[in-house]
Amino acid sequence: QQQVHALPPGPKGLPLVGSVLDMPSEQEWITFSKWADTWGDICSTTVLGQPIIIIGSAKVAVDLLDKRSAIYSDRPVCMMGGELVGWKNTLVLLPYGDRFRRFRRLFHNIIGSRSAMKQFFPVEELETRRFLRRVLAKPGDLRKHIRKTAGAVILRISHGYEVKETNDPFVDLAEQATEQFSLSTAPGGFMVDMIPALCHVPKWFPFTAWRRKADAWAATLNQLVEQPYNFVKHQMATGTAPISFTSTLLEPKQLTEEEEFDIKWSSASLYSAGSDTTVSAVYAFFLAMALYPAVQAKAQAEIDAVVGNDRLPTFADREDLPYVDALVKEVLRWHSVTPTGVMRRAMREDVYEGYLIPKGALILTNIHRITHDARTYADPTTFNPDRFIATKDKPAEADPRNFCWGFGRRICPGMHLADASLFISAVMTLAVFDISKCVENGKVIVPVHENTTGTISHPVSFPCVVSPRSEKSIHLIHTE
Ligand code: HEM
Repeated sequence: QQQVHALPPGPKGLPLVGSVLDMPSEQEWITFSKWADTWGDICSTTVLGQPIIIIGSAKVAVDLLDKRSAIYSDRPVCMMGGELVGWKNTLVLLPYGDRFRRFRRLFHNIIGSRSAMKQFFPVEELETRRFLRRVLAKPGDLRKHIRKTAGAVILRISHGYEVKETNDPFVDLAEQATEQFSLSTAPGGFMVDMIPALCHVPKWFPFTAWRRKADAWAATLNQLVEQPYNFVKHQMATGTAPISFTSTLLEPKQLTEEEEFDIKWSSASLYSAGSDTTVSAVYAFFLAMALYPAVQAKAQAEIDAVVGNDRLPTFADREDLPYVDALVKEVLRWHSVTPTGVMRRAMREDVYEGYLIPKGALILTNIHRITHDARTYADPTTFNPDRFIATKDKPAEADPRNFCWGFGRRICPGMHLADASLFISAVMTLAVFDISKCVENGKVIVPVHENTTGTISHPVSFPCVVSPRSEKSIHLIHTE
């Protein structure tokens, strides 16, 4: 006789509508962590008949998303962000299938390994030196400078485009589009994701401002795809295109419509997924340094001892800087850039530890819980890079890079790029700047570490002071 399995435990909600009222619309990972504390590392809920499975530990994530990747590598149809705005054609929302595999291959060839990334180290170093100069000139615009640098690195790699010093149109466009991506794909953000039939409601109907928003956001995305692509084509026609992801793929032959589509959207995928995520991580680095001056001093002492004060650090120094390396890991653990990952969809029915996971179930991974799990990390809310340095009394704690990029076949393809960008930003900044808390009217303002809501989550804006460490630092920033 066939055994009947039940869904994993979780809040049951109301008849018919299920947990519609329990579903958090803000900082959902906090509610999901509370559910996991009550119900366990795999729990579930049902919203309007749609089962949602929430993974709350690394073990369950690896068991399902990695070891059973043939079942769990699809993305759900996302009505607002995917269908109406159009993000479904970028890698992050592509359904599992041939186009997905082609895009992954293109990504892999260009930035898919540490060694492939090396070709972009000079670009990363050059753009980070420019970042130091901008911060020195206008430290109050820190966040703007971080965004410009992330955009500059990715645009060089994706389209061979060198950003303008002020008001760069592509950086501004990427900022708008990625913010709209985050809002339009956040779980629970729009009713149409729960009731897809709403997309047939005419646009003139009352209460359909969201529909007009979708049209406006689709126009932004279209510009993001077309404009940098046309820039490369124009440069190639005039023989002035530098090597980039797009120019390399456009090079060889007459392209079919499908090939052209793949190139356009895969390079836009790189550029749209790569900028906002890096901004969040680098901004979190500054927050951690303002909050933890002893960590900052220890990292600076290591850099001074290994690199000295006569030059800026480079990627070549990384292996001699174990504490800075640990600090990079700790930023990725402490601040969740993608607290609930990116949703998956079960491609067929499955049973895990006696629980039913129905075909079509949505799967969420609470990455924030995994990287703040007290079973893996001692005192998890404290920023402490030493946790990753083994001593004779205790082994190093788990590398968060095993978790923060997601799992299995859809693991973040930009992880080596993100890791490199964070390292070079942190090490060059620490070499020449001190980061400290603001003092206003004699009172020290202690920043708070809070995450914004959205698929890509940023530290909530905070004040801090960034000042050069010495005259020599100023000289280095200007001359290197
Ligand atoms: C600190 C920075 C970053 C973090 C924490 C991060 C994290 C993630 C996570 C958790 C996923 C979902 C994986 C899954 O479903 O299991 C993802 C997907 C993705 N990431 Fe990243 N990412 C970062 C930076 C980047 C960068 C720099 C790029 C591009 C250059 C990038 C490109 C992508 C793309 C295209 C996907 C979708 C992959 C797919 O659906 O197959 N990411 N990332």
